[in-house]
Amino acid sequence: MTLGRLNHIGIATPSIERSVETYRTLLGATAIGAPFDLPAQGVRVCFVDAPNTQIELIEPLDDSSPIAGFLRRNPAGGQHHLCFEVPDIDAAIADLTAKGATVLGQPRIGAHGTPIIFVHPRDMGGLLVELMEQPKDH
Ligand SMILES: CC[C@@H](C(=O)O)C(=O)SCCNC(=O)CCNC(=O)[C@H](O)C(C)(C)COP(=O)(O)OP(=O)(O)OC[C@H]1O[C@@H](n2cnc3c(N)ncnc32)[C@H](O)[C@@H]1OP(=O)(O)O
Ligand SMILES: [Co+2]
Repeated sequence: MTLGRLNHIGIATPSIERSVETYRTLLGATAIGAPFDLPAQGVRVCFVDAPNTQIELIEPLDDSSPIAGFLRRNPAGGQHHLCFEVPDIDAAIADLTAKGATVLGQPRIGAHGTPIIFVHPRDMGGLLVELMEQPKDH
């Protein structure tokens, strides 16, 4: 597989509304999307645009959400994952699996409408990595 561009940095938060206010007032963020739910992923999401990438604020929808587990360990929230684009998600899965990495679950449709997968943090020095298939118009 070939590593593509950094699409977003996932930030877990107990409150998207409070985080948005912090990005707006402390860091001067102006391009802030409307929050939306992704029930299949168990999360509520809001994108804050930076000039070269996006910040993905993620709040759990319920206690079974992966973000709920993260917040139990880190109640104030914090950096949760990095997301890189890849040209072909199935090719990336095959390549990672052949190299002995653990791909978590099956591909799902992510917040940008294309398939995503996650690589277990133990394969990446403690970093949770999301790979998303790059949109066809990239
Ligand atoms: C918004 C939609 C989508 C998008 O389009 O962008 C998203 O980004 S969704 C984001 C949320 N979804 C996910 O994170 C799905 C993938 N995650 C998982 O499958 C699990 O969260 C996990 C990574 C396997 C962790 O499982 P969990 O049961 O929550 O935790 P454990 O207690 O079993 O922890 C195991 C191990 O992993 C460490 N860990 C957990 N989360 C992270 C993290 N975000 N970054 C780094 N390390 C993490 C945890 O500390 C444990 O380590 P050890 O104690 O050393 O075993
Ligand atoms: Co993400």
